[in-house]
Amino acid sequence: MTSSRSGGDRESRIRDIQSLLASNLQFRRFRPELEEGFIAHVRDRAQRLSRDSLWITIIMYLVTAVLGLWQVDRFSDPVYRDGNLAAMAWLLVVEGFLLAFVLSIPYLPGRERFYRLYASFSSGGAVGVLFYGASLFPEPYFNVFISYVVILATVVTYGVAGLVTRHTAVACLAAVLLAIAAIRSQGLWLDLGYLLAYGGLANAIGILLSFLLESRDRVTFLQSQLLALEKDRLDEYAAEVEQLSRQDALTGLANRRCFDETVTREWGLACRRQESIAVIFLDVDFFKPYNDTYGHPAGDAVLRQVGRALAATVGRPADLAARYGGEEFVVLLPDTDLDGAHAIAERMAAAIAALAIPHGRSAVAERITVSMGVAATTPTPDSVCGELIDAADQAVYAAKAAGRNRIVTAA
Ligand SMILES: Nc1nc2c(ncn2[C@@H]2O[C@H](COP(=O)(O)OP(=O)(O)OP(=O)(O)O)[C@@H](O)[C@H]2O)c(=O)[nH]1
Repeated sequence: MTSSRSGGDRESRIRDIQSLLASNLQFRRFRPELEEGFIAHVRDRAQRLSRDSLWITIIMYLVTAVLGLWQVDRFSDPVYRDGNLAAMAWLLVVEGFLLAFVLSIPYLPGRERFYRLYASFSSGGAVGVLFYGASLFPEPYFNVFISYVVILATVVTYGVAGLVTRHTAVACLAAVLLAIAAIRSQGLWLDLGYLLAYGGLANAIGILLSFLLESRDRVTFLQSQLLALEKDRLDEYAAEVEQLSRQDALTGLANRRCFDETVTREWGLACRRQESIAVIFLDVDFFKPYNDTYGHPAGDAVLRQVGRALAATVGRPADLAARYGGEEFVVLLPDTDLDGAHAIAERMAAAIAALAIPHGRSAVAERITVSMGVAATTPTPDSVCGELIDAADQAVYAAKAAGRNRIVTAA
């Protein structure tokens, strides 16, 4: 029940994804459940990137810091040198702090819940602070230089923030506006047109690139989801085929193949533990005349009823009732001695008698009866399970020869 429901759910998800892929609208938002999965996928990739590039990012930051300070020191007009150095130092410290925050996101507690907030704060913060920094230098040359860095950093931020485009855009544009407000409120170097132009350009390029990447990512994400769902479907089919290959189609009991595998395994276990193992063979009496009289479908129904009765009689998890072929059944009873197996055989005979299936052509009763052969042994390393099965089989022949409708125990 559960499996068919989840199977139905999976099939509808497969259809949904296939139609999304065919519709060529992958860059649109998915429906909520899929969108959640996509956002998690983007986040996981960014966090892997952040983890994998931890040391290289720290080294690059330190190299940039040293080069930046050296450049300001070397190329500053002496009049502005101290102010320029102070601005650069401020910028490096604040950006360094934000970078440390970004790199620590994968290790922060509760990051699942607050990831979007963390990532928006650090992405927007990095862009906004740099933007603000581009007005901080007393010497305009450095402000212009930093504004080029802002364009570069903004574009990179759109690529690595680990957010979908719309979230990065909100964070970065809000940060730029806040930075402009801060610049204006402090009366710093400001050409509003220039700031808006390069801030706008940086974000426009970032949004475009991020949008193109996101469209491709959405397709890749859908394909990976489809693959996972199809693999799940194949696994389920394989499990069903495996189950069917071990089941008798008519009675639903284990089939001969399953019995052969199980008896070999249980024989080995019984040998190791030095426990007795028992087998009951069971053959429906006068079944050919039954078929001839009542027809094959009625004969099939009898086999199904007998199978159900046998399955209901054996109780332990390791017991196995199987259809051996035709109108023959076999029951495997691990950790059972001859007396115990005989008692179970009697219960089976009683259960089949209780079915009270009329059989007008039986020479021994007016209902369906069975002949049973019971054998049990404690295996030794040089014995084989075929001997036990043969013994039970011979006992069935003996039961038939002795008049049917009885249980014979192997000597
Ligand atoms: N309806 C039905 N009959 C089957 C099936 N498999 C085997 N049989 C029939 O079972 C009958 C077995 O006949 P026999 O081996 O002579 O055994 P019997 O008539 O029960 O005679 P005894 O075992 O000596 O009592 C044959 O007629 C088979 O066709 C099955 O799946 N369905």
